[in-house]
Amino acid sequence: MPVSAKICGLSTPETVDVAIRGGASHVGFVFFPKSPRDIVPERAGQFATSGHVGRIGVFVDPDDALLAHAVAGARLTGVQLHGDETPERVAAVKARLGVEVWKAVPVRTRADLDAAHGYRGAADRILYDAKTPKGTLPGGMGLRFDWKLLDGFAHPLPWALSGGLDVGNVAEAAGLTNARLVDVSSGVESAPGVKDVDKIAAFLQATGRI
Ligand SMILES: O=C(O)c1ccccc1N[C@@H]1O[C@H](COP(=O)(O)O)[C@@H](O)[C@H]1O
Repeated sequence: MPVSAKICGLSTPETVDVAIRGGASHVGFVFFPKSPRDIVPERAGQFATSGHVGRIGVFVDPDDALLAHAVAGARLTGVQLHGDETPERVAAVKARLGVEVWKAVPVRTRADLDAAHGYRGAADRILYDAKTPKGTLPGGMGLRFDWKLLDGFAHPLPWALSGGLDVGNVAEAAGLTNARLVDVSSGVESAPGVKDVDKIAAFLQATGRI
């Protein structure tokens, strides 16, 4: 089965287009003012995507007003909660919005994976990402975790792999973890927040070959 890819942190029509043409299954938009990829919902809403491509909004401990505004304005099909959202909060977001909900689980040690179990029945998908240093962004830092930690882990939900992926390591990462969906942001940039169309195309070609 081929590996699908989400290209995250997009903020221009050109980069959205190259992601779609390259076969991305999902595109991602970040709604977090501290991020260099932060975008206003109405701008993201102007970017055209094919019907089969998921439009995922990335949030960090958002309130209900931001979620509702972004889902409508950016025409999101799903939200990725990348903060300290509890299972109860994730379930409430899902019930309120009625869109797909992904929960990011930060990973440094094997014990960190256990948090995923708490989201069974609340989230639709777990996104394993590298735990970032305190005081930095909770994601989008280009940091990876030890992929071997996922070896033998009984995943409670559909899941995706993220954190420090790029064209040079995505095949190894997918091979080691058996991920069927990968998520990249920094690895397809020329500078923080600046997406590179050639890197996006190369990343998608690489995932297509796995
Ligand atoms: O991209 C961001 O700026 C961001 C901000 C806050 C939370 C999550 C963010 N991005 C997500 O982080 C992972 C990993 O990114 P990277 O490939 O290591 O740069 C990815 O899922 C992004 O969606």
